Amino acid sequence: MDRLKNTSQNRSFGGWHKQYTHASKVLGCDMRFAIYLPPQAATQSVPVFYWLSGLTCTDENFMQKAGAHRMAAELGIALVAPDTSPRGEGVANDDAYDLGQGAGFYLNATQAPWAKHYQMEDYILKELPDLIESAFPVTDKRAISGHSMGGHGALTLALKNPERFTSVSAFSPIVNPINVPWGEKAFTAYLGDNRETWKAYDSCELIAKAKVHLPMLIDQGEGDNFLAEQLKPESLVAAAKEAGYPLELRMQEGYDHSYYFIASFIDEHLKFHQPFLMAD
Ligand SMILES: N[C@@H](CCC(=O)N[C@@H](CSC=O)C(=O)NCC(=O)O)C(=O)O
Repeated sequence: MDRLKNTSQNRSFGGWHKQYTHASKVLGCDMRFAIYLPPQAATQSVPVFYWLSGLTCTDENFMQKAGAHRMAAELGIALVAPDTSPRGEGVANDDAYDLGQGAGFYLNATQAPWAKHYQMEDYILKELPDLIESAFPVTDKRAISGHSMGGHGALTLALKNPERFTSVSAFSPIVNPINVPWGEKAFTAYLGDNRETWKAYDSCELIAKAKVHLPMLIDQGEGDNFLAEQLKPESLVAAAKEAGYPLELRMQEGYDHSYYFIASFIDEHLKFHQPFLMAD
């Protein structure tokens, strides 16, 4: 517990929203995350829904804008929202919004100057859950979800590590980063010029090889201004169909890329995950 420092707490729907900082060994910097503990956590261990946010976000975007606390309290699910990259003065950065701090892409960078701190895959997969499960009244049942860059993170982590998660969902995910501008820019910087190495972080590539099928739900707004150039969910649907991987993609008329979209459907995502999180 002494590794964790509580920096804020607010009562919410009978439970608690809290922010913490801790020294991350994996990332080599101080990190902040937020946790929502539902009322049930006062008397029993509850399962955890991990939320990975998109470009430019911190732990606060989801906790403040998604409106997820009410349903998490009703269902007895803890919410954990990490930051989207390593942070700090000594951490490499870029002036652009889609590279560097706030844009970690949930991968382990191999290239200088990024590799020293940008090890978000290991952080999200192991260091953070270990910390959460040792410090809070939670079980080791984990669902994962996210938005845009975070949807990419949720899908790739779950596809590569199905034993770690009960289920996966995403809002407007970047499903084929190796073939879209956001991904090409970030992967060139973090992983280098060899495009073969990029495939380890591409949902379309990973779903084709997946041996274990997790319950998977994706919501995508039809009015999303990033849909045609950056997101291309039809590529994942085609790869899933080819591989026989069951995937539900729901195209939602008129919705854009914002947290208004996420807030509109987050309850359905929590209800989607709940039976898998609660199963023995
Ligand atoms: N140019 C914009 C882009 C930032 C943006 O739209 N970020 C999204 C995620 S996009 C994919 O990962 C987001 O969630 N923003 C935070 C929010 O609270 O809406 C810009 O720099 O604003």
